Amino acid sequence: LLILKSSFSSTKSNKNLPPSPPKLPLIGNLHQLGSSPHRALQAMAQTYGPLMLIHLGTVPVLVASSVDAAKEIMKTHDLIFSSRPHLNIPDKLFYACKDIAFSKYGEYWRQVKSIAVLHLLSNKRVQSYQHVRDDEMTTMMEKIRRANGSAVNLSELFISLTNNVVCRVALGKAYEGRKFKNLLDRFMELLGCFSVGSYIPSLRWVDRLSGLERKADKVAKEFDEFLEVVLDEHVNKNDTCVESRDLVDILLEFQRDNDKGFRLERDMIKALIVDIFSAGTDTTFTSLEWATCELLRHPRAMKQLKKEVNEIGQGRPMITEDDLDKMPYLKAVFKEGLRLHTPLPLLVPRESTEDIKLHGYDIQSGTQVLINAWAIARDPSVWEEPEEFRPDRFLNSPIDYKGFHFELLPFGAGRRGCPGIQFAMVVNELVLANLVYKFDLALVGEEGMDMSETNGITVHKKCPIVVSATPCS
Ligand code: HEM
Repeated sequence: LLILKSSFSSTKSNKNLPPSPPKLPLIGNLHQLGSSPHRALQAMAQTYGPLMLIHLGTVPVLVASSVDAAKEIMKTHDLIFSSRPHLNIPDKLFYACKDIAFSKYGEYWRQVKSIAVLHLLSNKRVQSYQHVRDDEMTTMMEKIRRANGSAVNLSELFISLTNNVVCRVALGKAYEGRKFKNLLDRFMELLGCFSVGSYIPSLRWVDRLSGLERKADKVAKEFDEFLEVVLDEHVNKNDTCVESRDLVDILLEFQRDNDKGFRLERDMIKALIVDIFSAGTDTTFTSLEWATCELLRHPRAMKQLKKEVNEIGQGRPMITEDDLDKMPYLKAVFKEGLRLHTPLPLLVPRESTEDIKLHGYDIQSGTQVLINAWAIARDPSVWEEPEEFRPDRFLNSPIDYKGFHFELLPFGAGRRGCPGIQFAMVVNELVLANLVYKFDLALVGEEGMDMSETNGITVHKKCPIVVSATPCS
């Protein structure tokens, strides 16, 4: 009883901590997160405010749920909040967090992030893979055309397209076999799993007993064997054509040149490639799927987009990447899709590296931080009719998703912001523009669209989008 009493009573320290919901011994507030943590945290913030301190197991977690709170963390004090917490499963999957997304803030992260920003994902590099996107988009359109008006599973086609684009850009060829797809699925599932040991270190044995750690070791080993073969093939290949270089070639070249005083070890290269897969495929396909789904539910928006693509396409066989910048409504559709269906609703957890005062509250060094970007994007004090899909709201608005407008944060912001925005959005825009340009789509076999979400780090649509597609005359 004494232990319980001390857990429920507020802290005795003279620190001014943010408001906290009552917690249980050992598990803290874990039991309150349910299957949809972003929704549960949004509801809690209505009682405890936009900056609240919860406890996941024994770990203190600061949750930000307003534009101001997010801005304080990701802009004003970005440096102090630029680290990542240590999490057991990513540690196994990303070569002891030698990747970008999960590595702690410091010199190593700075070096690998700058390799990604300047060499792997720069605008110029992304443009150089236009032929890959064109190929995959054309193949997908052809598959839809061949279905000849019968039911087509668009979600499956989107997954396969994004996987192929990422594989070809990163590894030089598509790996379409069931085995590779299954490996990627298991990898993503593990990333979304809750590891007890990460939040209650004394109960790490639960992860061993439940088989979670064994599963993570197995997937990490299988991915490593796959990447070893890929690296060997790249080291031994004779083709030195600059145009056909993929991301593995570029990383190996970087390793060979090594004139910047930073040695890129083999494990680091593998960790960076795993990052591109895990950060790049699921998120990209999810945002394409949700935008398409909302268009299918909103015929007026679909009609307006069709009008725009037809005006730009003018009867040419397809919409090209050069056309995309002339399509404000297409861009507005994606912004609105990302607003309502933020693929990573809580972004990627951060960790503070110094004691700091935030909105008058004392935040201790080592506090984990979650930004509820999903809740901010539906905040009625910021957005008019926030639950409605209304792309027009972006037509005369400067708000963008690149990390400068804290009301719309699907890619995060600041030092830790996503370096893959261009990579993801050009493929998404190209596919959706052509889909709408070439076909009239109608939902198959459903009264209305099922909007249920999956649980996990990325929030997908639970049921696939199945349509019949009639070629436009
Ligand atoms: C629609 C697609 C995507 C979404 C919604 C998305 C979202 C995000 C978010 C929310 C973060 C964390 C930001 C933060 O902590 O402030 C992130 C980080 C990251 N993303 Fe993306 N991403 C997408 C596509 C991509 C692609 C295509 C790639 C690479 C090919 C990529 C690579 C990364 C990497 C490496 C990081 C870690 C950055 C760091 O920790 O410094 N992402 N992304």
